[in-house]
Amino acid sequence: MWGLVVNEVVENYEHELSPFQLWSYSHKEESRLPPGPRGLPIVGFLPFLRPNLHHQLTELSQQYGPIYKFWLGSRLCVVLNSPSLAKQVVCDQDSVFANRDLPIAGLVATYGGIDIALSPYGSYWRDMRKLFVREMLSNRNLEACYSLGDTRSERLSEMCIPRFDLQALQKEMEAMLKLIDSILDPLINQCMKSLSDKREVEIQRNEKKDFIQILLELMEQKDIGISLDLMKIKAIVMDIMIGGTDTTITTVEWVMVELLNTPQIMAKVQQELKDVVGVNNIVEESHLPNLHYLDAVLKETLRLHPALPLLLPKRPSQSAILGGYTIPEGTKVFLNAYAIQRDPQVWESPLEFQPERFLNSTNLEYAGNNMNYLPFGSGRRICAGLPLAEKMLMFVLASLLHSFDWKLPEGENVDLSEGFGLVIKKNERLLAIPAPRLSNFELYQ
Ligand code: HEM
Repeated sequence: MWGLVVNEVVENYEHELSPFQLWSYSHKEESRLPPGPRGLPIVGFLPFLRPNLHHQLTELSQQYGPIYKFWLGSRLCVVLNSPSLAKQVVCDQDSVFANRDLPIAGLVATYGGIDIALSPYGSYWRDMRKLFVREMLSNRNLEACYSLGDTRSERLSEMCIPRFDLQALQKEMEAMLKLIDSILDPLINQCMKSLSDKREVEIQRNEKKDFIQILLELMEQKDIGISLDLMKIKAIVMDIMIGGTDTTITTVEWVMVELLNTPQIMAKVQQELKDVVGVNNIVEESHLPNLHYLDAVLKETLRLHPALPLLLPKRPSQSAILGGYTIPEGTKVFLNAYAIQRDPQVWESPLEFQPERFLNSTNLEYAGNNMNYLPFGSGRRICAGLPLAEKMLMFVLASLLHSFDWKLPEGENVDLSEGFGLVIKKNERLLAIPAPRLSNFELYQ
């Protein structure tokens, strides 16, 4: 769903404003709206959108400035490209901009928007998010999930979603959801059965559990602040699958590409791993807080390649003022983290891969407090999976880079070109060859 970039932008471009509202904007309010490129009558800027939207929106900011608008039919879109505008949205007026823009595809894929990522700002979203962050991502539950295979999510994330066909989109998403249901339903049934079997034999402590098992157990608890049912469980699982897998896998791939492109940085990372973990050992979670250089490499990768370069579009719940311009209620608002994180006014040598810039900085964390660096967003709707994502990324990267040396196939060059989608993947999948690095082969068992 988050891979449907242009579809998601354009799919509900029609009928957002009534003809009267449209008339009044074009004649009365237009002067108070931000500047922006002109489009064609009726369809607006739609025919000019390019598949790699974040590049196009970044280029347009060079022409129209840090805030600009474009129309998709009667749908008004506004793009924000500077840290100070980001602050106005995610700090100063966070509650007004905490609503999501609901694309049809997203609605279908999340069982009508009852998940965390797309549900409207309000008490339902708050309870679902609290449940996810406090209960599911608690240290106890993360430990219970630790070392569980990822095969369930792989099965789903391997399914690709077709691009850019407005008419057929809803039908395709419904078909896709049927397919997903046909995978999820038996999994859930299997978990329910094994839960009731275990109850008879007494559930053991410290047992490994996956997210579905955790959610099913929560469903039976009365004191969790929300009544959980199977549909809500499936919607949360969809958030984890769609929001959690593509973003994480893509980020690992970008780190590997950047390191293969800069052997001196790869050598520093591996030296740190040798010092902290040792060649007679494998990476454990306790090593992660001491891997400062790897942490800087990951942060620098997410600066240049934020998995969601435009975050998730926002939608003000009432008319607001940004940068002196009027942003009417219901506008689709893009916060362009990609542009901000590559802005030469904000970053020195912004296009160079320099992890050192993160080494001694205390205010460049993922928490969204620094408006120059927003790979996980900021404010109330900041990524709900952030603690899990950070741990997972560090663990996977440390393990890959500690256990193996990596090189490209003979004659191949590093390819840094981007493909398109809401999650920005590499254009070509990375193919790299591992060679064992640890002294003891038994460590690979
Ligand atoms: C590299 C990894 C990841 C990146 C870069 C990332 C980035 C983001 C971003 C930019 C947003 C939107 C924030 C905003 O609109 O301000 C978001 C939302 C979200 N992410 Fe992540 N994410 C990652 C991994 C994960 C994982 C592993 C999970 C779950 C296990 C997850 C679950 C969510 C959810 C549920 C939301 C919606 C939050 C809400 O609307 O309240 N993400 N993520």
